[in-house]
Amino acid sequence: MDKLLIQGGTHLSGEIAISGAKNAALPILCAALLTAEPVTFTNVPQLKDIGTLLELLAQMGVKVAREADTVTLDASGLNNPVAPYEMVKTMRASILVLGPLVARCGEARVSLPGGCAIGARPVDQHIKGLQAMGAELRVEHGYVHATVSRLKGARLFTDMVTVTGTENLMMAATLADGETIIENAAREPEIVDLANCLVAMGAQVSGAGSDVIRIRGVARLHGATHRIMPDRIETGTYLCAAAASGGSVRLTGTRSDYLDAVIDKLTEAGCEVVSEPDAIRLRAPARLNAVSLRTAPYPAFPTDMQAQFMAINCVAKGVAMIRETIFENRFMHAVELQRLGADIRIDGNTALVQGVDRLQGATVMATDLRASASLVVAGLVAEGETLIERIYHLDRGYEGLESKLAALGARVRRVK
Ligand SMILES: CC(=O)N[C@H]1[C@@H](OP(=O)(O)OP(=O)(O)OC[C@H]2O[C@@H](n3ccc(=O)[nH]c3=O)[C@H](O)[C@@H]2O)O[C@H](CO)[C@@H](O)[C@@H]1O
Ligand SMILES: C=C(OP(=O)(O)O)C(=O)O
Repeated sequence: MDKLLIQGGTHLSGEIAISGAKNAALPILCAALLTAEPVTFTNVPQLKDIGTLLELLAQMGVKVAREADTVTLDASGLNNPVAPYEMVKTMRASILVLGPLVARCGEARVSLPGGCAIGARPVDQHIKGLQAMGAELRVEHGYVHATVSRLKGARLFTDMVTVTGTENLMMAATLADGETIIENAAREPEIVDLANCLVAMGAQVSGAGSDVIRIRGVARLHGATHRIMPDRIETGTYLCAAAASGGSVRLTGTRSDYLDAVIDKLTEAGCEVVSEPDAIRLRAPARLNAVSLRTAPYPAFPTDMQAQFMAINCVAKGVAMIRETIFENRFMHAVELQRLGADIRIDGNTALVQGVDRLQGATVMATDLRASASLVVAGLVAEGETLIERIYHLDRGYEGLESKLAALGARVRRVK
């Protein structure tokens, strides 16, 4: 199993390009299931999760053509609306095929994703919403079985703000009979990107980016071309790595307006952050100030950046209080950061981080995607060598991690 070996202590400097967003690409690729015409996507990141989704779509009968960052999907031959456990278990976002399959085929058999390191992550809201639209859904032997002749527009209200839940229901509603209103909708930029793609395919969607989304169903969608938005979490991760290392970087192909809450905290920590039309520059002070934060749905501070900020607080001046309100088990990185010498106390959903003068390299284990990213940030500032095990988590979400870090001067290499 691959590991990442980091020699800490380099101030990151230079320029790298940010990739397309994993969390936008995954739902948007699933949207191709909604039409019998080919859809072309550009700026698709080369990630393990994208490969898994493309395999899943291919076994459903979708023709997949991929060249560099361009993917064309042709779902005219869609004949097997099934997502088997073996594929779904490696990637929770596979549940995003459910809405499109029910809408287009009138049937689907999709494995329940099951729990994962960061929390239970049930999909009851996806199921409840599709039932409200007239689908028959039952869960048997770990699979959601869904049937309907044609979905009907409905007024939907989710118990909590759910990103993939909103995406699944929005996609399903595009082919429903009549109008669907999703209240308490997630407002993440990835929802807006998906809505833009659906509109390009002929869907009638309005309100994406607000908490009420209206979708007027149409008889069919058509082919389109769509460019995937930049990855705001990859962007934020490199900003954190540069900030912690006392460096100065420019990230291109990305946008700061998706990252207001993150940039606000980096500024509070003492960094100078400059936004350009398609790039972000960051210059870090010699030592950061500790910054407290609380995760919440967009536009508040993203849970997917919580671990990276815990890492920077480990070496900052002062004490930070970090409150995680989205996932019930998203502090797995704290124990590993402690192995590097961090001073962290956990009480329920709150972590108290007392900055220390230095971290020391050690062997640590990656437990989930962003936990792994936090260990990379910490390893870059730790004295000596840090060996991160189980980096397959990083391959799910960071395209070309070692080469991008190396381009910024970091001493990192993948070892067997
Ligand atoms: C592929 C993708 O886009 N993943 C992102 C998405 O995950 P994902 O869409 O899975 O996360 P949700 O927004 O659905 O989860 C929010 C909370 O709602 C709960 N919940 C959700 C649905 C449901 O039916 N029942 C239920 O109880 C979850 O357990 C969690 O506590 O949003 C998360 C929150 O920003 C991010 O961390 C993930 O990176
Ligand atoms: C939790 C994440 O992803 P997923 O929902 O795909 O597990 C993430 O991107 O941090």
